Amino acid sequence: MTNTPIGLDGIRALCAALLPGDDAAEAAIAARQAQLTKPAGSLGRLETLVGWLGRWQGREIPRLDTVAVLVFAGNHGVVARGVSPFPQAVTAQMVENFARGGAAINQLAAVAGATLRVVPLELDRPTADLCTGPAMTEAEFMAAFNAGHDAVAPELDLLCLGEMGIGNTTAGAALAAALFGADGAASLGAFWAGRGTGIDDAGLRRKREAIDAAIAFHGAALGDPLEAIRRLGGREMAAILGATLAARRHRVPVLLDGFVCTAAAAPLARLAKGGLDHALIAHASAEHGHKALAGRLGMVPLLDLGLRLGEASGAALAVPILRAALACHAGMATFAEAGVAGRDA
Ligand SMILES: Cc1cc2ncn([C@H]3O[C@H](COP(=O)(O)O)[C@@H](O)[C@H]3O)c2cc1C
Ligand SMILES: O=C(O)c1cccnc1
Repeated sequence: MTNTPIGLDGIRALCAALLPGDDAAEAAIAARQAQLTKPAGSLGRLETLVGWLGRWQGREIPRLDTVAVLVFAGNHGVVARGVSPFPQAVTAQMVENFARGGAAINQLAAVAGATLRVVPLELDRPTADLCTGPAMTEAEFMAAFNAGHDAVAPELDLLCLGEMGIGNTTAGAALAAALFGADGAASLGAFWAGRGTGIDDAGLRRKREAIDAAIAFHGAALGDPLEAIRRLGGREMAAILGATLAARRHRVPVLLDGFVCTAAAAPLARLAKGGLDHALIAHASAEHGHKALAGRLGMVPLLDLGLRLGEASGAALAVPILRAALACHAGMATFAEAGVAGRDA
């Protein structure tokens, strides 16, 4: 097992030593793509997706034999401020539903040909209210981060990440606000807050106010991306960050899910140049801030189907697209093999 980081400085040290991807594998994949019986570039993003998989797996012939979905669950003290229409108890109830196979992600993981593991993180101990103090102590943050880090099996071919936690679209929006600000907007809360599970107008106002209050309370401490997620995030978000870093160390490409999942992984992009290069945003969530967040990360989500669920649903949905890309790459004939005349022949 790769060493688990000790403390925030341990995470920083790992981020300073991230390995680059495999240029040679990606180049070999691009060279084969150029020989396949299709006009150059005509399979669009399917072509570059294979190169991305190969680059991060370190394989000229990428594989999708072992695909895992990891869903982390945590509870949020900020729920007491009326920022979600659902009660906090729904987090644990949904964890039971996942175990019985009754949630959307159970169906989508099966369609993706992926294993599903749900990791509840101290659901009976919600984080502290982020408006009036750090959501997590350093010890709490590290425990959750390392639970995520250690949940990633090194031999995976692909990892899909997701979350469950009532109130976490508020935490995600606060984290996005801390990491990326909002050029020119009067209020960070107004810029980043969305309706999550469907909060009404009064709830949306409370959510915006909570985000603005949190940013004002924590102030300059939020300049450090790890402090930002410790102070504003939740255990499931810390675990997603830990899993994303572990995946990079194990050469496992990652599919991020929607707004909350992307916000949770975002500190890695701030901690290391190219820190999220091994990750794709699988889909553009309908949650208000997600496209803005993707834009600030310089990432283009793969799908846009209007989902706003979480649970890794969008990440799992993208797996069949990757399988299709790989099937074309591996199975198509070259111009020479098929006796098809090339361009300008
Ligand atoms: C039944 C149910 C299933 C869910 N699955 C994911 N979420 C999603 O909604 C929650 C965040 O939205 P908010 O910030 O508005 O509470 C998270 O649990 C997220 O995973 C769900 C929410 C509910 C109610
Ligand atoms: O995009 C998300 O992550 C999301 C959207 C709504 C509710 N929960 C999560």
